[in-house]
Amino acid sequence: MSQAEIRVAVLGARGRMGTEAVSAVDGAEDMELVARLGRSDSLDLVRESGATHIVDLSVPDATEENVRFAVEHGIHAVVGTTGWDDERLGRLQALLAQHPDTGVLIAPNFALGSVLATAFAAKAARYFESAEIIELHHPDKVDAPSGTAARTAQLMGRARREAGVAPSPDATTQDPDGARGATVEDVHVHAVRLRGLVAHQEVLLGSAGEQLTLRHDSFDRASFMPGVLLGLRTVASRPGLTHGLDGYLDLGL
Ligand SMILES: NC(=O)C1=CN([C@@H]2O[C@H](COP(=O)(O)OP(=O)(O)OC[C@H]3O[C@@H](n4cnc5c(N)ncnc54)[C@H](O)[C@@H]3O)[C@@H](O)[C@H]2O)C=CC1
Ligand SMILES: O=C(O)C1=N[C@H](C(=O)O)C[C@H](O)C1
Repeated sequence: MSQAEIRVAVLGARGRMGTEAVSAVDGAEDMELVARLGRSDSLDLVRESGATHIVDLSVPDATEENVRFAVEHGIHAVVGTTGWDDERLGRLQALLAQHPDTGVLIAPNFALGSVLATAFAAKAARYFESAEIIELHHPDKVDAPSGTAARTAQLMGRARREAGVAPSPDATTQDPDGARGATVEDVHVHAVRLRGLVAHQEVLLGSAGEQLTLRHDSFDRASFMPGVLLGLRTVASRPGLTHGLDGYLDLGL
């Protein structure tokens, strides 16, 4: 049997997303699952397995080291793990400059509906006086706000600033318990953690007398798998850093 061109090591393979990704890669005819790594496995297993690609679905504390290892060994990386702030992205870009044939996709969300909702929100943000985000997740999530909400707020805030739109009006002067939530690029972000939820987000845009709500729901982690597979099939042909699955889609926005 000839070897598949896409030989995949899954990092975080025993987690909620990792388990799902292992099944998705295993079921893809053009891919071979060559390694499954957990918290206590050595990254050397990735190299020894002959992996051409990693999928990182681990934890924010581990993801940068995992991706650095892959890039240093010329292995393409598809990354769903959160925690990629500007500082980390900057270090990754500097590393990729030394490995110009290697591709990395940092995808805050692999679900197509979520990618579209974020793109629509970024497009719409400049046209409304007020803009806020509510993200809602399962209570086992370790980070808040979610990576998707942080990225959505960043893109919305940037678009509003570039268009010369003032921050959302807010007369609050008394908020000892932080009820107004986090502020990312001048956009307030509220995080709900509730048993029964998977991953959900609402972007609220308001002006006098009207509201636009953009809501996306992932009811099942199966929603993320087409994006993971698209990332794996595309990343080698896109050397350097791509931030967001929209970089691989022709959204025409
Ligand atoms: N981009 C996307 O579409 C999505 C991203 N996520 C993100 O993916 C990450 C994982 O989420 P879940 O699967 O829900 O978490 P989880 O806690 O179920 O799984 C994480 C797994 O990583 C393992 N791990 C810890 N350190 C590791 C290391 N150094 N190397 C390899 N594995 C290690 C843990 O033991 C655990 O099994 C989170 O950052 C989450 O926000 C989750 C869902 C969708
Ligand atoms: O931890 C999760 O579950 C999710 N994490 C990602 C995030 O933080 O945005 C993607 C999705 O929201 C699910």
